[in-house]
Amino acid sequence: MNTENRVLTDATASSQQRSIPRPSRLRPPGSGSRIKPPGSGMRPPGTGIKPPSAGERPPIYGLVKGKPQSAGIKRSVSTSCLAENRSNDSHKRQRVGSPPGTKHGTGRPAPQTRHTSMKATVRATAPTAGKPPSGRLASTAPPANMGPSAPGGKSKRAAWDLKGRLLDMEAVLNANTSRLVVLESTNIQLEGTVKEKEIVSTEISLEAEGLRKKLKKAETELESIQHNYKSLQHKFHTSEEERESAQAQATSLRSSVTQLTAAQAGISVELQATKMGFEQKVSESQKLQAEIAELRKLLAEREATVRAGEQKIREDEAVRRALHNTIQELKGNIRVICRVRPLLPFENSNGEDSEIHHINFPRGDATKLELEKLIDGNPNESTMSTASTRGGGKYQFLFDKVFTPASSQQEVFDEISQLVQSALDGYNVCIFAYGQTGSGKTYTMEGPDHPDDTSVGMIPRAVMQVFRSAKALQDKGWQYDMSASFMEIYNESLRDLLSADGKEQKHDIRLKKADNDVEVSNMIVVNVAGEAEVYKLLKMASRNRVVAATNCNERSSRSHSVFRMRLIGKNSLTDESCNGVPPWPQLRRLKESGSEGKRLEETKNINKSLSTLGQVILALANKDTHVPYRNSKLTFLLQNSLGGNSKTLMFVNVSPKEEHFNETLNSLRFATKVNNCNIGTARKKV
Ligand SMILES: Nc1ncnc2c1ncn2[C@@H]1O[C@H](COP(=O)(O)OP(=O)(O)OP(=O)(O)O)[C@@H](O)[C@H]1O
Repeated sequence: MNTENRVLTDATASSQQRSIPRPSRLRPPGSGSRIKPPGSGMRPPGTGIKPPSAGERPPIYGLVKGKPQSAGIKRSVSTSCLAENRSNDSHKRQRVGSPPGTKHGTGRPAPQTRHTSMKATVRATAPTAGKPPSGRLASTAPPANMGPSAPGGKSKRAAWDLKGRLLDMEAVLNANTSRLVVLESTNIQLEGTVKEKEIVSTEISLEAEGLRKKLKKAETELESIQHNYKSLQHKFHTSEEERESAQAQATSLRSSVTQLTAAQAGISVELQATKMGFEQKVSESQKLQAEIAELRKLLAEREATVRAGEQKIREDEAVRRALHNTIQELKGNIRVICRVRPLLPFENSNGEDSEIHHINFPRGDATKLELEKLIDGNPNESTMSTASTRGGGKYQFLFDKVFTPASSQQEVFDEISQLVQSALDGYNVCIFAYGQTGSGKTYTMEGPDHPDDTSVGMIPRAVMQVFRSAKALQDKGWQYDMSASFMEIYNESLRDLLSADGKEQKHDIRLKKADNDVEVSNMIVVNVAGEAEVYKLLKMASRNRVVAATNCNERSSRSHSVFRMRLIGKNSLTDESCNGVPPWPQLRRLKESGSEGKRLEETKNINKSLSTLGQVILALANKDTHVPYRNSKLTFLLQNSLGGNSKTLMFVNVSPKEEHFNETLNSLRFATKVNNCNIGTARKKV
């Protein structure tokens, strides 16, 4: 901007300043009063003019005080410059904000610019030559009396030129004032601009705030979206995994489906085959059902036939029993079987042959036996070689059956088994063995000490038959209750051989009048359901039996033993019943010679039993009114088995030893006596 323009601008600014009084920002520190704009009159020094800084000369206020500038100059300049000024207003404002040659942003002209500006002002207001400048503008012109130019082109006033110097200072002050005005105007404009900017800024701030809020909202939304995104991503991953899993499953299922399809095809084929098979089976089943119906019809017919057959069997059984009994009757109710035992190994160990010379068994006749007395044991010299009658050298005996030493236990049992059957049919059956000690009674009745199937005796075999027959008879409606007792007659007193503790108890024999049955008090009666149980009882009895050594036999017994087995049968079909009690005693005849003291007493008692038995049998045979049953314990015990209501079998056991000839003869004579007895007809016990 040139000097004129600046002056006009200053004037305009001064007028503006007057109309809008504004506090100056360029007030000297500590002044407190405002600097009046040009045209408003200068104030006295100290009322608003900034004092000169140190080194500067103090201004001479008195010269310009109250003197206004030349109005004419100022006005003309102002008029000519208004248009330009107005047109350049924007440029001015721009230049005021940042004039060329000024330091940017400070608002102050650079030193060089200030200097130039001052020179220009002096040029514009230069007075005519020879005339001192009037007013402030005039005073700015360099006076003629200026000294040599100051460095930089400005001539320095002479020290005495106070006025000139004052004028210079005034010019400077004016320039500064103008500048101040311009600056204040600029300041006002800038403040306006600042205000505008502040408004804009506020608007921008509000906008920014709104935008921030929007941003925040957007951020929140973004966060939410991000969260949603993450969630969706997670869901996506999950879905992806599920999809993969489903895909795997689908693959597996596809494979399963393939397999199942294959299996289904197989099953379909199988099903078809099964269906066909089933249809075939149905057809077969229908055929079978028809057959079953036919078979049922046939079965019904057969059952009727069987029932008729069973009825026939029962009738036949009754006939058989009747016939069997008739046979037994024909054979006699007392039957005698003779058995000669073999020589024992130790009995012929002296080099003798094993033949028995004094006993003959006529060939072809199993009922006869001959006893021959040999002289010194020589078979060729018999004392009774021709005699076959009583009193002769040879004694012939006839029994129901004679068994040789070679006869087996089974052969003997076959002979007595029919009698055992009679016990099942309800008859009292008494089987007893009679003979001298060591003649084989125990062997025949029970078997050896350690029996096997071939050597087992008559009692176990009879028991076996009883149980087997009883089982077979179950089909015909028979049920049997079986019980057993085993007793011993020793020195005319009874002992229970089944007593486990071996305690002696008193036993009395009673005859029950109701059924004429013999009962022994305090005797153990054991119910038996099988053969094994009976064998156990036999062993127990064997242990309890009194065994005493005699000179006749190393295992001689000094007693009679009686085994009783009671069979009570009931037929549920025919309402029949039976009650058989077969006692199987072993009766001993003892040789009295050689026995003494207690042994002699035992022998006498045993033989007394046997002689009483003979008397009883004779009485029965003679049909005596009195039968001496009660003369011995043995006959009393066998009372029911020796009467007309029972079937009796007597074994007469014979020792093969020739030295026992006399005892053998006595036994055979007694047996013959028994065999000749007719003790009446046995009646079935019902
Ligand atoms: N038929 C037989 N076969 C083989 N050995 C027999 C036969 N009979 C008896 N014995 C044997 O003869 C011996 C005497 O027999 P057992 O003991 O049976 O006579 P016992 O008459 O009972 O004598 P006791 O009256 O003294 O008791 C025994 O060793 C026995 O094994």
